[in-house]
Amino acid sequence: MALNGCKPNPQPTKLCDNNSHKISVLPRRYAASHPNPCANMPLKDKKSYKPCDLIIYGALGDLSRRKLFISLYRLENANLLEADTRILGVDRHDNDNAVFTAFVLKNLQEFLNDKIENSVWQRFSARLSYLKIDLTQQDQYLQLKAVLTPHTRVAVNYFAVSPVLFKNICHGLQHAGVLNQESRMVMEKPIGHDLQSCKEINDAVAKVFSEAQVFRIDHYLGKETVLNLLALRFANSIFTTNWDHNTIDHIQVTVAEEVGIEGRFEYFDKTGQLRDMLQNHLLQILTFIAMEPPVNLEAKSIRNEKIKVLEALRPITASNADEKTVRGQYSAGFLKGSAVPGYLEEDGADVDSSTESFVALRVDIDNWRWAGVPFYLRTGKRMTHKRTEIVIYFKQLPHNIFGDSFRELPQNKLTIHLQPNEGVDVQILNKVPGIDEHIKLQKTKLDLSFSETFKKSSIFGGYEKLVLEAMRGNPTLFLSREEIEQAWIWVDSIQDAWQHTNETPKQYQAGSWGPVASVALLARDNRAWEE
Ligand SMILES: NC(=O)C1=CN([C@@H]2O[C@H](COP(=O)(O)OP(=O)(O)OC[C@H]3O[C@@H](n4cnc5c(N)ncnc54)[C@H](OP(=O)(O)O)[C@@H]3O)[C@@H](O)[C@H]2O)C=CC1
Ligand SMILES: O=C1O[C@H](COP(=O)(O)O)[C@@H](O)[C@H](O)[C@H]1O
Repeated sequence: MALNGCKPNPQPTKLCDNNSHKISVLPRRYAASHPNPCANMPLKDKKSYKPCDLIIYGALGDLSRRKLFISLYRLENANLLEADTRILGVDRHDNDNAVFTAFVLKNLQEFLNDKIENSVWQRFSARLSYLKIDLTQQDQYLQLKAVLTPHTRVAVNYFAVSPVLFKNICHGLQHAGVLNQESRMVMEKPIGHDLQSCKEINDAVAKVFSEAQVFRIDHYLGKETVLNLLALRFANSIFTTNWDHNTIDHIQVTVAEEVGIEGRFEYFDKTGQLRDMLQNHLLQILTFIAMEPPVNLEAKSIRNEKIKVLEALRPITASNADEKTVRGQYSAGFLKGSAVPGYLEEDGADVDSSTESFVALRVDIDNWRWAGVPFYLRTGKRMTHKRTEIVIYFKQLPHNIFGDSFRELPQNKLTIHLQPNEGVDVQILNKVPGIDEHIKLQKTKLDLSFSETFKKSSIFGGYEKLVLEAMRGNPTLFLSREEIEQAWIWVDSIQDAWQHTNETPKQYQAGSWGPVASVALLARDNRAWEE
């Protein structure tokens, strides 16, 4: 079977950096409209370039529909897909290429916020094709033999299905003989539901793919502002020298979602917000804030520093879970003026469910840099509005010489807005201009909005960056096995503590900032959430 509309292995264009394993800073565009960046490369490097086949298993599923195809189209629109890249959708439903292509278009129309450009769509749709495989049936993978040619094209196998199928896919691909050392696999989070199941999945995958071939994705690591943490922290002496317990009082990370369960009750109810969001996205953000400077931007250096942070997380156990954690579940409420159902009224809901849709934690990191600096993390569904941000609160000054103007000098705050309205701002106190007898102070903001500063009409989401890096073979922004397992060790302890103390979730109204208990979590330490 030939892939729809794709010429077999046309003129190689580039991919100079297949193995450099560094975060790519410059966008590289394909040669159709730009000079070939490899034009002056030694012949041996040109020879090492191979075009890529991206194979998406679960191509009709939610992740593919809402995230993957949108991201791939946006890469196409930005001329960031190689001219010879092909995209093969695999799922278990009857479709031909035309029906699948129409399905992708319909999803773009529904989920892409921008206009679909005809010329871009023509280029993009020419890359698409579809194959029906029941992923539990080994022999059906043999169909891939007619499509994939591992010796001339690199296969990037994206597992956009439930982890229960990962083992099947690995065996199926092996059985079909379509893998070689250059093949890659991209694995979605959460990997398992605890340390044990995560190890089982990793072990099964390791029988077929070496660790270097495995790309464990966490789409938050592709988000512009998360990556900007590296720049902010390690390219600016003003922050580098003020980033520890001497100057920082505490740190808040909020990942508030407006969405509810979105038809994913069966998955979500078995998972909960702690495993769905905190075990991966929030802990990854935390490691980027807390890690020591890596030696360089190589995958190994960054991963090593992140693991050290995860190892230093103080365990939360049954003895302290009560004062350090809050679980919540939303009840019916209002969002943007419309009534929305409670968690237990969602489609397919189990009315007795005690799964949490909100979690807030006080996290302590037992190392030299962060001694005595709490990190407060919270994430929830159906909250007031979508807001993901990091707020770094600097310490109060030891003495106030402006008593008349400000009884208590407010803390300086550095806010990193991850989404929406990506940017960074710093709250500082300024003198109000004037010749009054007394100096008047006012809170002001040094405000850097990415869209205004960099004149970008739209900023890529996490998936664009990461799918591209997976196709380029750069593992820097993907997670190592050790990192994920370490994160599970810490999260399992919280889950065990909740089970042990029979901790039931506190109710919060949809459209609010979470249960009142989460306010108390900070109030206990004389602090308050950034609202
Ligand atoms: N959805 C999201 O926003 C996110 C999802 N993820 C992860 O991505 C992965 C996929 O999630 P999601 O897209 O939500 O899941 P879905 O269930 O929506 O999609 C999975 C797709 O795989 C198909 N499928 C299931 N069994 C087989 C089979 N035996 N053979 C062939 N195809 C099969 C399903 O078909 P059918 O419909 O017939 O079952 C469906 O089209 C999961 O690991 C999830 O944790 C990670 C981050 C976000
Ligand atoms: O991984 C997941 O992330 C989404 C939130 O992603 P965002 O980029 O929109 O912030 C979340 O809704 C979903 O439950 C979870 O599986």
